[in-house]
Amino acid sequence: MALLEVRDLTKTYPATRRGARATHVLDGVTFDVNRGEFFTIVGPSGAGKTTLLRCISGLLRPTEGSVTLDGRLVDGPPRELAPVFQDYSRSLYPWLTVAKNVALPLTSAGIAKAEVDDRVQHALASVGLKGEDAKYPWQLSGGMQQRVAIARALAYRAEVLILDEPFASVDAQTRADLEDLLLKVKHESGATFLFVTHDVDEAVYLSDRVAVVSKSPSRIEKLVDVHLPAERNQLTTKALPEFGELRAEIFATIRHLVVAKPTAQGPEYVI
Ligand SMILES: Nc1ncnc2c1ncn2[C@@H]1O[C@H](COP(=O)(O)OP(=O)(O)OP(=O)(O)O)[C@@H](O)[C@H]1O
Repeated sequence: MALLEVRDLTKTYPATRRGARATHVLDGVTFDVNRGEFFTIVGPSGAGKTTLLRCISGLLRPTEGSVTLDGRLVDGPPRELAPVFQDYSRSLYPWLTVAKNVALPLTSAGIAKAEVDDRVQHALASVGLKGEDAKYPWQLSGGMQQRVAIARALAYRAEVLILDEPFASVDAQTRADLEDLLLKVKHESGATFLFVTHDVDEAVYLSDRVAVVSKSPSRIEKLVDVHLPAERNQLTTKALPEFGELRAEIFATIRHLVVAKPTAQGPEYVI
């Protein structure tokens, strides 16, 4: 049985004022995520990817359809899921140290102090932040802050990490480092990942499977199996012919879906 089962998920946001129209965002989204899998969703801007993640995380009630986690219906935020968002500055508390930010969900869950300290130190070491525990988030770079958010999910021993464009606000080199960090974390923790990105190379590099969603109201347009060697490397993996083929397949699917903006140099595709 799949760990996460998403069935016929439909979401319509009601009109917020008189005369306005309701927004039909998800239209029967169905897919499974297997235990230990890295599953990525790519699709055009505004397709409803964040809405989909919020429904799966139990933060938003779908209009129709269901999400089950390990056979149990999700009808509120389950303890096994840990969301990591793009905006790290809003997901960390600036008045708490790094260690206290990572510890917060553990202390809230009533875990004993000695175990909390142990898990926090372990999680910080595994994201490369050993010795940074007494700093405050605002004393760290964007990439380091995102590492703290990942450490928090790890310390909590979340079964599924849900990441919504987590690296969209960092520079290219930091992004590559954080991608490799996620692969290491996946290897060491055995956790399951549900990831959203606009970046097709990032999707292929990280994933076991990629789902391409259509424009809103979105459905799953295509599921692509990524049969690349499990051991991945920014240089050698991306140079493999299979990497280029997968990239081209996903781009072709997205291009078919996106609106082409005419420019002097030809159409520019808005993903
Ligand atoms: N709370 C809300 N109320 C009404 N409409 C909403 C709400 N949240 C999102 N929407 C609308 O739903 C649509 C999908 O938004 P969503 O943020 O889920 O898409 P997305 O694929 O994550 O976008 P992007 O890739 O640009 O981040 C958009 O048209 C958005 O305006």
